[in-house]
Amino acid sequence: MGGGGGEETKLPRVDFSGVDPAAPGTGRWAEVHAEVMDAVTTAGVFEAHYPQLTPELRASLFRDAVQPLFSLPVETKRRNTYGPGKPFHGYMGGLSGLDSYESLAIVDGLKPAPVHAFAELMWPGAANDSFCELVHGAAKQIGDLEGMVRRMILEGLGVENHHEKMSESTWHLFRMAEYKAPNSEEKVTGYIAHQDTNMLSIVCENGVNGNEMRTRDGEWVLVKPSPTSLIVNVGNTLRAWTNDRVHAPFHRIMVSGNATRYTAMLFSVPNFMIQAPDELVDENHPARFKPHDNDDFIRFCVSEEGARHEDKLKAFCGI
Ligand SMILES: O=C(O)CCC(=O)C(=O)O
Ligand SMILES: [Fe+2]
Repeated sequence: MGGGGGEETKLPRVDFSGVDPAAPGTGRWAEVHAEVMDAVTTAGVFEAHYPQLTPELRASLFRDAVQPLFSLPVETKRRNTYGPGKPFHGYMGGLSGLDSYESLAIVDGLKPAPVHAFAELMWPGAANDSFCELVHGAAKQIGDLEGMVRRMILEGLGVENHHEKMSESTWHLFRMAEYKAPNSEEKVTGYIAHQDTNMLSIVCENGVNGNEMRTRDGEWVLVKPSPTSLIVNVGNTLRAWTNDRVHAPFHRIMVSGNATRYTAMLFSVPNFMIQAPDELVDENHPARFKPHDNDDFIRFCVSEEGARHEDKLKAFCGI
């Protein structure tokens, strides 16, 4: 495999069927937990087999909610904004060099009211119950997975005592993206290579692949999740909070062919200062990052200065 990449590979695959978010530690939890720890400390990404998000709901989410949303006029989609100075919070499109990419995002997408408010903004005065049910239903299922994975990671690092407090001050961004089919065999960039600037990211695809992950050896590999799988990856925020115990992989979206790629994603975002807990800092693991506000880190990532650095977290707050 060469650096030009996009070769297929198998990511670690973790089977979450029957794992109950409401009953941590029971059933297959321990076995799944070990696989999650292995994946996040090595590749930083895995495929989660998660039939709790049913194939019917997935299909309907893309067909009846996500696709109609992207068919709206761009002026309408641009109403999806949460004000200035909040990169990644709302509509993204018309980005230089990313002709095929557009996305919309709901802040606090796990809660019904923000989903309703978003739908009302897109289709004022229209019936939008079915859109809301689909989006909220899918977000809720994906949110359960996010909570389980995050809890397992904290358990694996021996800091599960922080989980509840962390969850209380974590919010979720639900983003829907479209990568228009380029109608060519030539691959085009749907989204440039980056590390995520949040805790955990979970991606649900519509069956059209395009997510390429950079392995620790520097090779780009195409992720081909099964139709019942979601892609879970670690972001730089969790890497910082764990004092560098987990890996935040670079990834990019490359699209080709005649099918449009749609994704629905959930990002967990902190509302607290990012500082590794004392338990994760010792002689063998000296503090790697200064305590910081994640919003400041995000602003750095999108700044001119940030653009000059590959490892933006280290450049921003590395010790
Ligand atoms: O749409 C996707 O497949 C993932 C996009 C992504 O990596 C991101 O929005 O951070
Ligand atoms: Fe990403």
